[in-house]
Amino acid sequence: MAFDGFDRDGSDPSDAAASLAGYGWTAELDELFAPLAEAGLLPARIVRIDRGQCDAVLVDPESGELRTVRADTRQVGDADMINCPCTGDWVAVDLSPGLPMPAAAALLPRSTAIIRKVAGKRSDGQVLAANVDTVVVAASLAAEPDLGRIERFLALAWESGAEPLVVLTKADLVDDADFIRADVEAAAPGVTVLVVSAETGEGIDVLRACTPGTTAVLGQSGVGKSTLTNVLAGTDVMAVQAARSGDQKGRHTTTTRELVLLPGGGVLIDTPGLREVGLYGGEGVALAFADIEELAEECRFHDCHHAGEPGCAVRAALEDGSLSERRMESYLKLQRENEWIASRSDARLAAERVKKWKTITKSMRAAGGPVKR
Ligand SMILES: Nc1nc2c(ncn2[C@@H]2O[C@H](COP(=O)(O)OP(=O)(O)OP(=O)(O)O)[C@@H](O)[C@H]2O)c(=O)[nH]1
Ligand SMILES: [Zn+2]
Repeated sequence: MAFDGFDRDGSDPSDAAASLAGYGWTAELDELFAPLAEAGLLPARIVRIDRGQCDAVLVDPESGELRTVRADTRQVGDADMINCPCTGDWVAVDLSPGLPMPAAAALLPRSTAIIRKVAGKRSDGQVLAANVDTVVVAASLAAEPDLGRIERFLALAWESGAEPLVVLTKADLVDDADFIRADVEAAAPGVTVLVVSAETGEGIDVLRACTPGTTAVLGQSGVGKSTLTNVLAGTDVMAVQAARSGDQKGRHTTTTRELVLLPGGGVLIDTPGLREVGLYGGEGVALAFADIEELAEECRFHDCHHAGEPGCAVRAALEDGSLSERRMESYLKLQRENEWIASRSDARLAAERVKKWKTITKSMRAAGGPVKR
C-alpha cells in the first residue's frame, strides 16, 4: 500500500495517535494497529455513517490536528450487516493522494457492539454502535415508563458487552420521580437508575460522572436523547425538534447515529429513536433477568419450567410477591423471542455455509475438479 503523500516532520507517529485518546484510542489498539500504520494507514473513529461512506476522525498527518474526513467504506463492506462499519468503529484510513477520496481500508475488531434484529420478519442483525463502554437506556418520566420496554433495551445493552445504565429523563415534569425510580430499579437489577432533567440540570453531573469512555444512548423517539447529548456536549450538536403540541413526545429528530466528543472527556453516540428493538440472541436476557435466573437455580429440579413443579423457587417468589407477574411474563416473552432468533440465525449461518461450499465445489468442478489421484 503506497503512502507517500505526507511528511510527518520527523514527529513520532504515536504522539499523533495520542490525541485520538479523547476518542477512545488505547495503547492496545495502537499495538493492534502497528502493521497497518506500517503500511501507511491512519487510525480513525467513525462518527457518522452514510450509505457507502462515513465521516471519521483522525489525526491529520500534516497538521497533527484532529480532522474529520469523509471516507469511502465500500472496501470494508460485507454481505452480513453485522460486519459492516458503524458509528463507533475504528477503521484504518488510506489518505493516498492517488485515491479519488479517502478510503476505509480495514475495520478493527470491536470490543463491544450493540446489535438488534432488524425490523420485520427477517432475522438479520444490525449494529447500532460499536466499541461502547456504557449503554444508556433512556426513558421519559413524562409518561408512565414502559417497564417491559426498558427490560428489552437492557437485554440488548447487556448483550452488547457494555455496562448498562438507566436514565429517566424530564424529571421536571413529575412531582415524585423516586416512586417511579423504585419501580424501574426492580426491573433493572444490578443497574444504576438515574433521574435527570435537561431543563433544570438535575442529575446531569452524576450522569456525566457515570459515563466516561464511549457512551451510547438508546431509547424511544422523543424521550430526550438528543437533548441529553446537547446538554452533555455543552453545545447544540443535535437537532431537537419542538414537541408536538399536546404531548411531550417530540418528533423524529435524529436520523443518523452520530458520535460527539464531550468536553469533560469521553464520547457520546446518539441513536435514532427505536420503534422496534428486536433481540438478537445471546446472554443478554439472562443478564437482564439475573434475579429470576438466580431464583431458578434454587428450584428443586434443575430443568424446572416454573409451571407448578414442586419446590419451585420462582413460583414461591411470585406467590410471596417478591417477583412480579409482570416481570416474569416479560422474561418468558423475551426468552422465547431470543430462542427464536438464535434458531433462525443458526439456520441462516448454516444456509450460508452450504451456499459458500456449493460455490467452491462448483468452481472446482468448472476447473476440472480437485486434484485427482
Ligand atoms: N420538560 C422537559 N422536556 C424535555 C427534556 N428533555 C427533552 N425534552 C423535550 O422532549 C422533546 C424530544 O426531545 P429530543 O431530545 O428531540 O428526543 P430524542 O429522544 O432525541 O428524539 P429522537 O431524535 O426522535 O429519537 C423535545 O421537545 C425536548 O425539548 C427535559 O429534561 N424536560
Ligand atoms: Zn422453578
